[in-house]
Amino acid sequence: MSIHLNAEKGQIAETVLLPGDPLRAQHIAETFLENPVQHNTVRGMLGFTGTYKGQRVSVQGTGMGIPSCMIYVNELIQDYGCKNLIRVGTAGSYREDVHVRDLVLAQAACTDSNINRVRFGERTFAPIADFELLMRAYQIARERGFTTHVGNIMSSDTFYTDDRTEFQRWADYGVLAVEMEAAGLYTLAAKYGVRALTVLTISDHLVTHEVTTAEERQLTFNSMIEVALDAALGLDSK
Ligand SMILES: O=P(O)(O)O[C@H]1O[C@H](CO)[C@@H](O)[C@H]1O
Ligand SMILES: O=c1cc[nH]c(=O)[nH]1
Repeated sequence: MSIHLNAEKGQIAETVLLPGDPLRAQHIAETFLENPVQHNTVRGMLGFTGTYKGQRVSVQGTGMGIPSCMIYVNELIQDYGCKNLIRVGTAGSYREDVHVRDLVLAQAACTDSNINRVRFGERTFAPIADFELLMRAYQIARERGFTTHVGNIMSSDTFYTDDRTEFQRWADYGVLAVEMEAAGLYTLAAKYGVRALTVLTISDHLVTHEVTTAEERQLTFNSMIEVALDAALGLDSK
């Protein structure tokens, strides 16, 4: 057991999918995993472990935002020995050519969070995805015909911003979309030498203002789950 997870040692698999929404974790377990067993109940942050195509896989909710996500990622790595961490989340598009329901594979993540100023002072750390996971995910997404973008994203500490045009600065520099966790995940993966990737589905659009419903975000973004699960199949430990 760790402070925020009450799974037994060995109960969580080396490969873990990480949705922000704990109910999406339950949906993933019920839809994609064989014989899923709930491994966490603490704070209602649901986590399950089962098998996918014969390989043990876990799915663990992280909550919203870098601080919450980093608590779970720290404990998964340090207390449970997890090696392949794949966030499966929703994001807001910054660009007209990145549409609602498209997939985004986060090759790197900018952030307005202070997490890495605390670590690195005035120097800037560049949080990046694991190349092998990224390459596998991209190939799988392309083979299945999912509209998929690969590039930089923004991990923001704020969902509601005072300046609703501020995102344009990031879009001008090629940043595709905004979410709230990947930079923290990638930083910890670098620190502990494990693999990490963030696979996102665009749920709303900062330019066109198109949105999806909470039910759709919880229950229907299955393409990114397939991509994440298949990308991790048969991976060696790093
Ligand atoms: O759908 P999830 O994985 O929660 O991700 C996105 O949705 C939440 C905001 O609504 C933030 O956690 C953001 O990163
Ligand atoms: O963090 C997020 C997630 C989805 N949509 C947004 O606008 N922001």
